[in-house]
Amino acid sequence: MAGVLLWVVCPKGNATAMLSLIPRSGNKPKKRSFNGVSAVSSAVANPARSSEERVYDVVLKQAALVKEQRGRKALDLEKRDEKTDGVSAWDVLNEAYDRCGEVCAEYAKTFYLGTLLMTPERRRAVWAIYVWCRRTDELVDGPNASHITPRALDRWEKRLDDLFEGRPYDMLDAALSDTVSKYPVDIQPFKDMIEGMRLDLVKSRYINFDELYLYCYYVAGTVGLMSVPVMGIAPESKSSVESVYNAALDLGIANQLTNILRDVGEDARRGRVYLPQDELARFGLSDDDIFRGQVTDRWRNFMKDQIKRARMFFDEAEKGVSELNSASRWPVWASLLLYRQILDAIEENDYNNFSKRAYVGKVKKFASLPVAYGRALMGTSKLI
Ligand SMILES: CC(C)=CCC/C(C)=C/CC/C(C)=C/CC/C(C)=C/[C@@H]1[C@@H](COP(=O)(O)OP(=O)(O)O)[C@]1(C)CC/C=C(\C)CC/C=C(\C)CCC=C(C)C
Ligand SMILES: [Mn+2]
Repeated sequence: MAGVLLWVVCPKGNATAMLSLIPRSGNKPKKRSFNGVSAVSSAVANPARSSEERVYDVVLKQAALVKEQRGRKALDLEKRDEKTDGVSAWDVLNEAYDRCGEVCAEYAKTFYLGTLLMTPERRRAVWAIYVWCRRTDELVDGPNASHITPRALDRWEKRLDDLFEGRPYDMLDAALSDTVSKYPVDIQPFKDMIEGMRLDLVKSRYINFDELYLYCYYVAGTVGLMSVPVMGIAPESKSSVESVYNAALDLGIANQLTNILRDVGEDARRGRVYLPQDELARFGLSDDDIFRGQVTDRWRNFMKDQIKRARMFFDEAEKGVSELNSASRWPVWASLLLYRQILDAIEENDYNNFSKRAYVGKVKKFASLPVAYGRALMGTSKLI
């Protein structure tokens, strides 16, 4: 019966159909300059479109969806509150969202606290997205990761298609199914995250930043694109929707680059090097140096460069946070400030990310929360 109820509570998705109506755009992302050359290095070497340009197409599509949705009314759940065996669809859905909240509170306490400032509707929608992302990551990083095959990811993607069409497979999917029916959330970033997990199964080296950028978009930039339609853009914002999405994308990229820099040693022990091979070579380094795990001056200089680039993405992201709905800003500021401090911690560890985990202590963490709150109170800037 639960299965039937889950089906009933989630109406047909509409975002996918809308996507095909949006023309492809040739718009180019802003050119980032990093040490005098484009931050996406192979864009220079390779006359074909860079990863950044390809990802920007997704940004434009997501922004177009938001524009379509503006002015449309949210679905009226009350109208679907018909009882079956004394249990209403409303009850089941509430329980599903509560479960998402519990998972979120368990795995990401600070972020969970931040979401409590959001409106109840938005908060539970963000939880549903969080839970889907966490489950997707667990497929390749969780206890059963060694059994995960590309076919298992194909099945996970089929489940995603189904939930977007209002046919959730389980309770947690039902919450997301409801969320995507209410907010202009497109399926593409979700599919792209699965693509990132597929990549992780077969790829353990990145020849240049262009390749790494695409990976970071898949596993983390996508989170920004999924979240903005739910968090909402401030009605008083004068910025273009595209620029806000771009900032959200940048926050995901910045977070993932930081993750990568923090986890160099841990990843190396799994045979993985998520650092651009051409940049390592430019600093006279190779995989062997990483497996050896010695902090040398070459390594320090290389790391300084990598940290500089990650900070550049955080700086770009910052410009967009104030354009979000005021109630959504605090958790975003909090996560931005906390994550960025991991880069400071790597520096404090004298760039030893082989055997020392960069960690932001509780005191610093808590000190960031009022700072985040203060920034969240500030009004919108003008991001074009
Ligand atoms: C305009 C503007 C700036 C808007 C804000 C947009 C926004 C909310 C961006 C969120 C960016 C964000 C938190 C990205 C997540 C990056 C991340 C850490 C990805 C991890 C991937 C895989 O990493 P890896 O396996 O190498 O590392 P682990 O050892 O496993 O950590 C992920 C684990 C992918 C899965 C992601 C999540 C579980 C997080 C999902 C989070 C949300 C849906 C909520 C985002 C909202 C806020 C407020 C942070
Ligand atoms: Mn992971």
